[in-house]
Amino acid sequence: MVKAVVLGAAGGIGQPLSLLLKASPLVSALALYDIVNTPGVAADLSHIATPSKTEGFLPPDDGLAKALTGADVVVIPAGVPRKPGMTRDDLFKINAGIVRDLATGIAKTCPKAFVLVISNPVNSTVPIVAEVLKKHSVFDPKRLFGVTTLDVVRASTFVGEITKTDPQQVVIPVVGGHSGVTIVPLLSQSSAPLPSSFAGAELDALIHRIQFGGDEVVKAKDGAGSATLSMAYAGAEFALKVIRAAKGEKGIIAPTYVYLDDAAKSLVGNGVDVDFFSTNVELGPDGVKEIKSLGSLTDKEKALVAAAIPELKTNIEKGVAFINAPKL
Ligand SMILES: NC(=O)C1=CN([C@@H]2O[C@H](COP(=O)(O)OP(=O)(O)OC[C@H]3O[C@@H](n4cnc5c(N)ncnc54)[C@H](O)[C@@H]3O)[C@@H](O)[C@H]2O)C=CC1
Ligand SMILES: O=C([O-])CC(=O)C(=O)O
Repeated sequence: MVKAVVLGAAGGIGQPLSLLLKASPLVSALALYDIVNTPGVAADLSHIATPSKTEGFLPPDDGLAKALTGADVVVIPAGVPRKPGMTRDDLFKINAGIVRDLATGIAKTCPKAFVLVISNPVNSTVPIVAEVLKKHSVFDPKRLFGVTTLDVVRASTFVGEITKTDPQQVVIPVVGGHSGVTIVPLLSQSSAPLPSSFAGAELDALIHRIQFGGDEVVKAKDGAGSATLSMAYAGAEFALKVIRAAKGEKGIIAPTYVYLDDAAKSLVGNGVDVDFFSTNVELGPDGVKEIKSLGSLTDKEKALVAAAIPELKTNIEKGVAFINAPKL
């Protein structure tokens, strides 16, 4: 029995993500929460002939608590998306409060659920969730994940094109965070190696495309939002990995933005001294089973990791301060 909950389920990501979760036989109950439209989305999905029972909830009558009751996995794509010219950090003003309130609901109703945060800016929203859970004395760092899978999916797609390899077979760790220079693809570890001639400006352009893939979609959508369908694909892929590992499947490893204690920091190495960082993580029945080291990096990759740290620190501090700053 696995109950999955989507918070922000009526949105551009929420709807196709809910569809993919409804399509999976691994999910036995699916609760959809949003401030609008979830009864319709749930009624629509409920006609799909898969085992999960689908229900929609709105804020009145304790809808959030009802949706979250008994949750095993909570995926959060609630909040506003970017428009051209905005950074992910520009979304903080609105999304920080949305994520704080949803995290409070999780802390009160389903503190043992796995929490998967999609809402941007992920570098800050994950620390926000952690601080809320800490305030309720229910923070378990093994159960909180920032979803950076779309960066991994993009890296696989772009490298698959270059190496003429099936992109589904291309495995590339993308580490760091989820915005611009904090996104660090470890291309030297690609399962489909780039040709040795692929260097200099060509390599720089590929790294830039992975780091700023989100901007490509924001620009193409021209004011109508950011990536939704590819994010739903990536979010479902990661959520189903968490569920498969929870059910006992072994050897599932994926990059995800997680809390690092001091031991994990020294394991990750390479000067990573931030409290949250995306790195390869082995998933297990209780969530994070083992945080993996970054492995051996090229000089270029070391420089990219170093360049990611200052922005990550600022983003993390901003999230932590949002919850802990004294109210005036
Ligand atoms: N982690 C990642 O890789 C990615 C993250 N994102 C982020 O995901 C978020 C959602 O993006 P879209 O689905 O395109 O936006 P959207 O605007 O289409 O959908 C957001 C949904 O959240 C709902 N919502 C707003 N306040 C809420 C609240 N208090 N409780 C519950 N639901 C609430 C809205 O009603 C709406 O249905 C954005 O912050 C976006 O930047 C987008 C793409 C990739
Ligand atoms: O670019 C955005 O704002 C949405 C996002 O996080 C992505 O597509 O990676």
